[in-house]
Amino acid sequence: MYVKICGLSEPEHVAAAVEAGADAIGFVMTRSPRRVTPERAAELAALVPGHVLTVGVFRGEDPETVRVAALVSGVRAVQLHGKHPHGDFTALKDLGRSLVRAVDAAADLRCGAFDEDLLIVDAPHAGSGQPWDWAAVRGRPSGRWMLAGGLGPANVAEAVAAAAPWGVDVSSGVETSPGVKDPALIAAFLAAARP
Ligand SMILES: O=C(O)c1ccccc1N[C@@H]1O[C@H](COP(=O)(O)O)[C@@H](O)[C@H]1O
Repeated sequence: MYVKICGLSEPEHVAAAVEAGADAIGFVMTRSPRRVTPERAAELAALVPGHVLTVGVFRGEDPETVRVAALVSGVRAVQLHGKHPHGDFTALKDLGRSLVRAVDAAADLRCGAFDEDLLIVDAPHAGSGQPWDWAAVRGRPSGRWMLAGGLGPANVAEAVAAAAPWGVDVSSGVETSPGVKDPALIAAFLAAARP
């Protein structure tokens, strides 16, 4: 089970996610309580070993803004969250970063349909921590796709059983309050996602 821990903003929480065995770590560079500047993301990304994917998360920014932020931060993947058109992915293809498309269940759920490398199927309101009907997408996405939206240590096993994703992605569910990660919850999430 591939696991991404998203919305990190402190070095100790990056260390906790790496130590717990995360496959990917996300830095939110768009409007959010978890927002970090590209310069801060660069400091945090420098702490991440090469086997862990660093992901810059964006929503609604134009491709040029995303490109600059990705280059400044040095993240190895770019996640475009929400209603980004296919052209935004095409415009970023030459960036040389993995592309991640994050959408809700009403979108095209074929990984690769927008030339992306990874797909995330999320709740309608990203980063809200609200669980949704994970079972409704079972069998619909194709390719390498992660389930997100309202996951946490207590329900990730249930969500995986319901939707059968390739991976899982979490932000709110490993926090004590919006934007404040908890190392114990991060470790508990990894353990529960990979029983
Ligand atoms: O985490 C955010 O604040 C965020 C803001 C804008 C776009 C995406 C965001 N995060 C993504 O939301 C899901 C996790 O949601 P949850 O908090 O666990 O319910 C995940 O895909 C994050 O990358």
